[in-house]
Amino acid sequence: MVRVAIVGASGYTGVELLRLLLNHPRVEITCVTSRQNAGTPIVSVFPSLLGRIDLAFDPVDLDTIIRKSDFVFTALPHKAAMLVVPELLKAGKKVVDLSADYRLRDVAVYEAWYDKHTSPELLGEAIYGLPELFRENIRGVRLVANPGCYPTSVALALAPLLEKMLIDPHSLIIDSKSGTSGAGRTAKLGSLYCEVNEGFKAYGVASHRHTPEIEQTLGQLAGQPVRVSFTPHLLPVSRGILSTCYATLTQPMDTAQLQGLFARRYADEPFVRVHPKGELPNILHVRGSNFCNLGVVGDPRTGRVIVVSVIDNLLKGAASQAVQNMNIMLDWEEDCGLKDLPLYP
Ligand SMILES: NC(=O)C1=CN([C@@H]2O[C@H](COP(=O)(O)OP(=O)(O)OC[C@H]3O[C@@H](n4cnc5c(N)ncnc54)[C@H](OP(=O)(O)O)[C@@H]3O)[C@@H](O)[C@H]2O)C=CC1
Ligand SMILES: CC(=O)N[C@@H](CCC(=O)OP(=O)(O)O)C(=O)O
Repeated sequence: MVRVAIVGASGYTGVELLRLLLNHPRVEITCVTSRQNAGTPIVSVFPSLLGRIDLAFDPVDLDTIIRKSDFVFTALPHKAAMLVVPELLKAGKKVVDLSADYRLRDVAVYEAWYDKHTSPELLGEAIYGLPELFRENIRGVRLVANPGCYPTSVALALAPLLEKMLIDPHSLIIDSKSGTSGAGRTAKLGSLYCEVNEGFKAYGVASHRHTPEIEQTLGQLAGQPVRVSFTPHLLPVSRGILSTCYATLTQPMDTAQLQGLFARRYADEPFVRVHPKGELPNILHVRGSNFCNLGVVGDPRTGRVIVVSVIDNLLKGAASQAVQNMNIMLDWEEDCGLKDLPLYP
């Protein structure tokens, strides 16, 4: 059994990692951290895990994490993750970092959208962990940057088209909607029930920090710089992301041809499902799972293609994708511990 630590285990992605890893046959959870809950039994904070785990939270103490674990998931906010990841690597640990700290390759881009980076030397080494696009790069490495939730939904939606340059890379408009758990478990005014329930709003218009991450991946697929218009929205549901992506086709293609292209591209992917022609995804159909569902439509009137993509932001957008990455890093079956179907309704 590989001994696993979850650093930042009292958050929403942390508790999802706990749930998934408790059912993973090849790992043992040996260390979980929280500053505010240090010393408290995990089940007191998360009664959903009653009877399944006896550990108490440790403080975020590097010596303890290093002593107790071989493999570490860092589920900390950006800027906090980069304070622990370099030391974990120096101690010989393998790390999947769920934050944004190691996703961008260019330190200048990170510092323009985030803040000063304290370990830029690791940006060239970290592998962007989107298995369906970069699987071979992930095998055996020691540091994987787990992709952001919005960027995961968008990259999987547009990859089949950009890989074959079937769309104009300057024409991309992305309209995404996320459930409130995307904002994390830390109390914030904007996440209060009365602020979110019955409401629906755009935020971060033309300024969201996932824009450069989306552009980095799409640019890599297109082989040229890509600029996107990306608008996230906040949905009054706990979890789920639906991204609607619009692009101008470089050659006429109808819905049947587009659906065939997507179905072939993802035919061997266990976690990407392409809807038949005429059907479109719903966040309800991926809730609680590692799936991404895609639906594609050609619009001959405008010459555009519209791709609709859904994921669970806490799972394929974070925790289960992180487990998928661990499985690939350690050369295990990719779906180990990830076989659960979505919850419905
Ligand atoms: N929520 C989502 O849908 C997604 C989240 N992510 C990313 O994953 C990471 C975790 O997100 P999420 O679980 O939602 O966040 P939460 O706010 O729910 O949890 C954050 C965790 O980190 C701990 N923490 C907070 N600040 C610090 C700090 N300065 N030093 C050490 N520990 C700290 C918190 O516990 P305590 O304060 O007790 O220490 C808590 O355990 C973030 O980087 C987030 O952006 C990525 C994709 C999707
Ligand atoms: C609804 C909501 O607030 N979503 C978050 C994004 C989710 C996330 O955690 O993204 P990172 O992994 O890049 O930090 C936001 O817009 O900032």
